[in-house]
Amino acid sequence: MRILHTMLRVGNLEKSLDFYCNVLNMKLLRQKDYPGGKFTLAFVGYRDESEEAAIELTYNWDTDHYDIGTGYGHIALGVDDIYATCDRIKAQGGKVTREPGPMKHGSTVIAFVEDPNGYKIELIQTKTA
Ligand SMILES: C[C@@H](O)C(=O)SC[C@H](NC(=O)CC[C@H](N)C(=O)O)C(=O)NCC(=O)O
Ligand code: NI
Repeated sequence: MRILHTMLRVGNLEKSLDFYCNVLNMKLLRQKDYPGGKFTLAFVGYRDESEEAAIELTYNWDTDHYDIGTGYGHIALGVDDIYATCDRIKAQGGKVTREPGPMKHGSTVIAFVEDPNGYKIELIQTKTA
């Protein structure tokens, strides 16, 4: 078995694709409209789905906002240089909600950014300096 994707419902697909593709530098792997169900699915990620899990952005045509609630935590991305990445995200107008640094109660260097829907994306420093 392997993880194929994580699905997030988004209120604005254009803004969400702009964030995941132009700010987080993911590729739009595939997109399809389902007129019968009045929704669109857009899969984004860094590698082909045969190699790596993707994020499935689900846009319901009649819904422009979701309450995320208290259960959702984050999706984590590994980055080579978390400080430079956060600076670039801020320069592009992205929202860094937790500046990079060692996590509380631990040593892993993390940061949090927020997507246009309010979902938290964790950045984790994966290269040791
Ligand atoms: C290791 C990395 O993938 C993490 O996600 S740890 C981040 C850390 N998580 C928690 O503290 C979980 C418990 C918390 N009570 C919760 O329910 O979220 C975290 O969020 N640290 C915050 C920080 O600023 O370091
Ligand atoms: Ni995490």
